[in-house]
Amino acid sequence: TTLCSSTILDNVADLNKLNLKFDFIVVGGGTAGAVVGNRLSENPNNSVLVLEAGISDAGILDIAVPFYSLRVTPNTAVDWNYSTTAQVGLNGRSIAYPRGFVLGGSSSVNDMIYTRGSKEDYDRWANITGDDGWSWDQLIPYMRKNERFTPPSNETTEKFNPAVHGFNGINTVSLQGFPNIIDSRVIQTTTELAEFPFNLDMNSGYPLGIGWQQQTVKNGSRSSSATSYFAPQFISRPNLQVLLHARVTRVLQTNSNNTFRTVEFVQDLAGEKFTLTAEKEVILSAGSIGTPNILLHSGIGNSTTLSSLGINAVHDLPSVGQNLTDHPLISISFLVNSSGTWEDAERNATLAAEQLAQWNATKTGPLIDSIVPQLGWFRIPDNSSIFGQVPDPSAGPNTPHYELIFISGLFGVLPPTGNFMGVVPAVVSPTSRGSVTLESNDTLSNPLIDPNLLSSDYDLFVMREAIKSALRFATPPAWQNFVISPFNVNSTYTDGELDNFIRENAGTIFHPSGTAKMSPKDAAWGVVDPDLSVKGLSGLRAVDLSIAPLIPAAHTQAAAYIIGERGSDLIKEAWGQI
Ligand SMILES: Cc1cc2nc3c(=O)[nH]c(=O)nc-3n(C[C@H](O)[C@H](O)[C@H](O)COP(=O)(O)OP(=O)(O)OC[C@H]3O[C@@H](n4cnc5c(N)ncnc54)[C@H](O)[C@@H]3O)c2cc1C
Repeated sequence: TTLCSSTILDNVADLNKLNLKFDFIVVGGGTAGAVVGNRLSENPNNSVLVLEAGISDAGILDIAVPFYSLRVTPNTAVDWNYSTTAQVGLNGRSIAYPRGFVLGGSSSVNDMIYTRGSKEDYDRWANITGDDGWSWDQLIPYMRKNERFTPPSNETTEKFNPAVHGFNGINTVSLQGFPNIIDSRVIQTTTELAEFPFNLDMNSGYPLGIGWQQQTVKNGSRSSSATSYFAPQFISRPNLQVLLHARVTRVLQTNSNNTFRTVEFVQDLAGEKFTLTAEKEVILSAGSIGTPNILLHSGIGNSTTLSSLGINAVHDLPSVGQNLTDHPLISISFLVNSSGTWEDAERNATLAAEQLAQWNATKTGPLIDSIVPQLGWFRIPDNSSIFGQVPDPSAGPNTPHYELIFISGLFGVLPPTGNFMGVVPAVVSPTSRGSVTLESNDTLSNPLIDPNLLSSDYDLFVMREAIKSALRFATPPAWQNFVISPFNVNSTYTDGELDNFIRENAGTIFHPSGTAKMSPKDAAWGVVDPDLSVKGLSGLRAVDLSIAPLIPAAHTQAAAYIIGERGSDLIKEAWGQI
C-alpha cells in the first residue's frame, strides 16, 4: 500500500513503515485533541501522533451541511452510540448520549452553536485552581487564537461586537446567513418585555439577554476541529501523523512507577493490541467520557472500586469519573400560523431536494445555518424561594441560570400537520452531579454513564421557571397573528404538573464536563493539576472538557477549544518551547 498524500492513516502498519519516534502522543482527535495536535506540531522539532478511535469525517454530507446537524447523531456510524443509565430524575428513562466517533470528535457532530460562557465562569476556575491563567482575561488570547470571526459580507455590527472577537484564528465563527421567519419577532420581543433584554454580543463575557447566535460555520459548511485545525496546510506537516480506527484501551507504566508515557490500542475490536511510547508525553483528549474511561481501565482512579473489578489499581485518584455535569433541556413548542418554518421541507421531498441542490451548487439557502437563529440567557430572581434551600450555584450575578434556545420549527418528533416555533429551555448552572464508572474490566466495554440529570430540587426548580419564562416569551405583541398556542405544554399546569412534564420529557444538550477535574496543585481531590498533568504522575496530561472544574453556563465547544489552546501552551512551556 502507498501512503496517502496526507498524513491521516488508517492502518498501524502504514504508521510503522514510517519508522518514526513520537515526542507526543495525543489520544483522541476531537475538539481539543485536534488543537493539541496542531499546536504541538507547529514546532518542527516536535513529532506528534494523534490516535483517533473513530472514522474520517471526509465526504459525510450530514456532517458538512449545517442544517443537517440533528441527523448526525444519535445512533449513526459517527457516534459512539452510548446511552445513559436509567435516570432517576427522568422517571427512570435511559436516553441516548451521543459523542463524536469521528475526526473532529463532537465538534464534527454538534449543533455548531458558539458560546464562550461568562467571565465569572472562568474567573471561578482561576479561583478554584489557584491559577490565574484560567481567568477570563488571561484566556482571551486563547479565544482569539481559536476564533476566525467571519460574519456574512452583508452583515452589520448590529448583530455582534467586533471588539470581543478574534479575526485571525483557525476555527471559523460566523453569524447566520439565511433569514428565519422568527428573527424580527424575537428581536421585537426584546423591546416589548423587560424580562428579555437585547444583548449585542453574548460572547463578551456578559451573556445575559437575547442575541444573535454565533456559529462554527465557514462559507455555508460546518467548521469543526477536523476541518480547521487539521486543514490541509496543517495535516501535511511531516511531523504530524493521525491514525484513525485507533482505540486506546489503556495507558501503561513506562520505566518507573509513576511515569505513564505508553499507550495500548486496538484497531479492531477483536484484534491485536499495539503499544507505542511517547518520548515526552501522552495527552488524553478523549473527552469527558473517553478520558476517565481510559484512566480507570489503566488502574488510575478509586483503588477500592477498581480492585473490586479485578483491575490492577496502580494510582489512587478517587475523583476520576466523578463530578459528571451536564445541562438538562426540554423542548417547548408553539403552534404558529405561518408556513415559513422548517417543517415544510421536512414534509416535502421535492423542496428538501431543491434545498440540498442549492447548497451543493452555491452554498446558499436554508441549509447553510445551524438550526438556532437566536439564544437568550437569564437568571431566576434573587428572591426565588429555592435560594432559601441552596446557595446560588451560578458563577456570579452576570452568569445565567437558564437558557432559552429559539428555533424556527419543531424540535422533536414531527406531527403530520402544523407549523411550529421552538423555545427550548436548558438549565445552565446545574447542581446535579453524576459519574462515569466501569461495569467490568473489559477495556472495550462501554462505561456506565450517569449524568444524573435533574436529580436536585434546584435544577428542577430552574427548569420549571425556565418553562414559565418560555411561555411568557410568546405573549407580547411581537407574536400576535403568529403564535396560535403552546403545543406540547399546557399553560395552565400547576408546579406539580410541570414537574411531571419535565421528568417525562427532559433530555440533555450533550455537554458532559468535569470527569477529570482540575484542582489546586496540592489538593487531595481532583484529577489534574492546573497545568493539566495527572496528579502524582509524570508524562501524562488530560486536555479536553473533562478537566473543567465546573461546567460553564454555555454550550461547551468554545470551552473545549480554549482548553485545547491553553493546554498546548502549558505543554510547550513545560518543555521550554515558549
Ligand atoms: C449532539 C451534540 C450536540 C452538541 N451541540 C453543541 C453546540 O451546538 N455547541 C457547543 O458549543 N457544544 C455542543 N456540543 C458539545 C461540544 O461539542 C463538546 O462539549 C465538545 O466538542 C467536547 O470536546 P472534547 O475535546 O472534550 O471531546 P470530543 O470532541 O468528544 O473529542 C473526544 C475525541 O476522542 C476520541 N476518543 C474517545 N475515546 C477514545 C479512545 N479510547 N481512543 C482514541 N480516541 C478516543 C473520540 O472519538 C473523539 O474524537 C454538542 C455535543 C453533542 C454530542
